[in-house]
Amino acid sequence: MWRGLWSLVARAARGPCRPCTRQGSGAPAPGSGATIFALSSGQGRCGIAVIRTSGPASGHALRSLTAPRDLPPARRACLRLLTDPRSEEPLDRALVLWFPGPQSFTGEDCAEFHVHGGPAVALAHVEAYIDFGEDDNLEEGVLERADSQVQELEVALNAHLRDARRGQRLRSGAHVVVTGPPNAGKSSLVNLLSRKPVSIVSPEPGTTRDVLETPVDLAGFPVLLSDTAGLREGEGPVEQEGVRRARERLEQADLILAVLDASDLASPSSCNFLDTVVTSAIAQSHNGNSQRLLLVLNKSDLLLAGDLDLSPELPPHLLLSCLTGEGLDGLLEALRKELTAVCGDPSAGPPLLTRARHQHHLQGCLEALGHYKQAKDVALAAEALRIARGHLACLTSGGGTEEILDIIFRDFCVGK
Ligand SMILES: Nc1nc2c(ncn2[C@@H]2O[C@H](COP(=O)(O)OP(=O)(O)OP(=O)(O)O)[C@@H](O)[C@H]2O)c(=O)[nH]1
Ligand SMILES: [K+]
Ligand SMILES: [Mg+2]
Repeated sequence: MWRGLWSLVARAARGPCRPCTRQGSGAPAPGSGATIFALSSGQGRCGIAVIRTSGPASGHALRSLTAPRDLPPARRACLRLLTDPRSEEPLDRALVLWFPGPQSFTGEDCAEFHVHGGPAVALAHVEAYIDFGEDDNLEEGVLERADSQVQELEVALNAHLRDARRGQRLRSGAHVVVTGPPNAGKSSLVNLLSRKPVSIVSPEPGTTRDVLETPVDLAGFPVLLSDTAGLREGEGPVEQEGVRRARERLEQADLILAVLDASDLASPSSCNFLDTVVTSAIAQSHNGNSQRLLLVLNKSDLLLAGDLDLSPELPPHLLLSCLTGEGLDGLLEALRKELTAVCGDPSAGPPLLTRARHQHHLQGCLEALGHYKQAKDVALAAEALRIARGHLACLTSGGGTEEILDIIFRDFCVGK
């Protein structure tokens, strides 16, 4: 039904008048000699869609669609069978109204078609038909171009979705977990970085049991900093539970701050920590695992000059003294680099997704584009694009249908 109507109005208007155009797509004002048409029942699911035309071709459109009957009496709703003027295929039984100008909304001849079908069925044919041109004889490659535009969109969406975690880290804070053997100075480091006494510090190994999480701004990035129990067998069930939670939190870390006592590197607990946590984290990061690690050798103030018996195999590390603050600037600079890699540099590159809502709509858009590619029928393809457009519009709060769908369908226009 749409094809007949739109093509008819388009064909009729294409004579002495200016080409017909859909209202809302930069259409000329009524009275300019063109015939305009639009869905006047608005967007949204509905059983009946009202299509209104205004301009000198309105009468012609009405006659052609309701042939062989003549124009209905002015301003009276009449039930008519609508048929496709070329194939005479019955399209719909619909109410039609005729408003001869100047007694009409626009002062011009107007016609209304109250037809069945929600916007998805009414408008997709419209979009496809108008943009596909009168005889559906598409220019070569037009459909492929639309498909390739959809493909480009899919690539961009997938790239954003891959980055989604970074955006969320930027928004809710990257998880930085401080870990190491007992008494390495983990809690001292957490208090130093958060500039407040978050954790209890004591010479007693096994002081920290629970995971203590505190939001801080580190080198300009929002971070969730977690202090954890010293990793060892654990004396008693409470400390063992603390160690279990520490290991669990470690797995969720975006960045691991591994702390060792620089004056105690040869101890079994330091060696064991290096061989397990540090070495495996570094190995995984080389295999593309996104988790990153910074090794901090704390208590450097206890080292005498040249006393640092650092075996050459020791991974890249930073020297620090939580007691004197020596090495803190170097650590903050290293943290800035790591966090830029973890969260993305908000000032550069494409906008990062920071909210789950963003991710939801991008995912929804991607799925709709998948349905577009599988759709065999133009109307269903247009509906899939409309759903995709809806998701994007929720993110861009842009104009929605006309804007985005036209971008994809604009190339379907034939010879206008
Ligand atoms: N000399 C010196 N002592 C430090 C330094 N950092 C921490 N300490 C001391 O080392 C002891 C342990 O510090 P904590 O911060 O409690 O160590 P921890 O790793 O949190 O210990 P657990 O929670 O028991 O695993 C405390 O007596 C601290 O004062 C440092 O840079 N230099
Ligand atoms: K301690
Ligand atoms: Mg502690």
